[in-house]
This record gives sequence, structure tokens and C-alpha cells, in this order.
Amino acid sequence: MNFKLEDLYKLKSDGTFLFRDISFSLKKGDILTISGPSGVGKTTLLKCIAQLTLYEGGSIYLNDRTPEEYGIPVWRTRVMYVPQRTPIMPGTPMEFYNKMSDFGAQRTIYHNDPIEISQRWGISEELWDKPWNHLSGGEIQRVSLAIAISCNPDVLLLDEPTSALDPNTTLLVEETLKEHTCIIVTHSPEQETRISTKTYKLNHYYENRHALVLID
Ligand SMILES: Nc1ncnc2c1ncn2[C@@H]1O[C@H](COP(=O)(O)OP(=O)(O)OP(=O)(O)O)[C@@H](O)[C@H]1O
Repeated sequence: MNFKLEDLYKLKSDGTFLFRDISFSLKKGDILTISGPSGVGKTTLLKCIAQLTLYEGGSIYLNDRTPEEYGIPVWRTRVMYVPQRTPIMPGTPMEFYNKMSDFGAQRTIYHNDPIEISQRWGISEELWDKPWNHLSGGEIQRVSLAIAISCNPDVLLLDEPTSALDPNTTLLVEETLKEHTCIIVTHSPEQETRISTKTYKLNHYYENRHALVLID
């Protein structure tokens, strides 16, 4: 597996750069953490990679093929985005999972058991049959992440995946994430130190100069 960004850039609505010249490559098992001040564009960068937000320039490749070559629905199953806050849906997590795994591009993919994944992080099997709106923020975060991991994407795009979790549960989730290839937005320098194989610092644009550092 190889994953590559080349000179990705995105403009703000006023025509100035939100970010530019974003280039990096990942191999299987890499964890790239993205950090930087609020509003700098971290979430937007993940959404651009997932093809959920348009960008004005640059290229993205998974195994030397572009999103267009895969087709966008297939791309999103291979390069899967998990938002920081999953929108509350009707029904239960299990109903959602059953519907999703029977849908389009997911149907051809081998799925692991999301219940087994979430049990490693203290989520009981019964919780999967409770309505979404009866779950805590931390439970929703773990269930959403377990569903994404169960789909076996090549790259997970995770926006602050442990922001609602206590320190011990955060460590348990990190142990699982280390088994996958991930791009993770985090505000925690400690988390960055614990799990990253590469780090990316995204800073605000000032006077047309973008401070952006990639440390291998
Ligand atoms: N599709 C878009 N086109 C242009 N600008 C956008 C788009 N989506 C978001 N923005 C702008 O990009 C800026 C960065 O937002 P983003 O949520 O990516 O920041 P962030 O670094 O993730 O912040 P935080 O750490 O607070 O979550 C915001 O000013 C937002 O209004």
C-alpha cells in the first residue's frame, strides 16, 4: 500500500490560501498526525483527502491511482473519513452498520466484527442495540470508529478520534489504531508522541508565507 499527496492546495472563500503545497507519502502502518491552531484547516484537509470537499489543486494517489480512477464511492471506502462528531441518526448503531455494510461499494469488502473491536475499548454488545441518542459522546465516538475500522479501509482519516474519551480508554483506542494506516488530527502533543510515525504541523498563512513542517 502506498498513499501520496502532491502539492495539495485549497482556497478560502476570499480567494486566499487556506493551505498550500501539502505533500507527503505514507506506507502501510504509518500514522501521520496533523496538528496546528484552531481554524488552520486541519478538518478541511481531511475532508479534501476524503473527496468530501473540493480543492483547487494538487493530486492524491492510493496505490498510484487517483480518486477519479477509483470512482468516488469506492475511494471513500478505501480512504475513510470519521468526523469528530458523528451526526446523531435515527435508529441504533447496529441498524446503521447493517444498512451501511449492505450498501454499494461496501458490499464487496470483507468486514471485521465492529462489536468485537469496540469491546476492546469497553463498549458492551448491548450498547449496539440502543438508540444513537441514548449514547454518550464517548460511546458514539468509539462506535463510529469501530464501524470505520471494521470496513478495513487502506487509510483511516480521523478527526480528533479520542477527544471525548478518558485517558485510559484513549490508550486502548491508540493500541488498535497502531495496527492501521491513519491520518489523525490531534490537539494532544502527548498523543502525537505516542502514536505518530510522521507529524505534520499546519500553521496559519501570513503575508503569503505558509509555515508548514513535515518531520519524518
Ligand atoms: N469548503 C470550504 N471552503 C473554504 N473554506 C472552508 C471550507 N470549509 C471550511 N473552511 C474554512 O476553513 C477554516 C478552517 O476550518 P477547519 O475546520 O478545517 O479548521 P481546523 O484546523 O480543523 O480547526 P479546529 O482545530 O478548531 O477544529 C475555517 O475558517 C473554515 O471556515
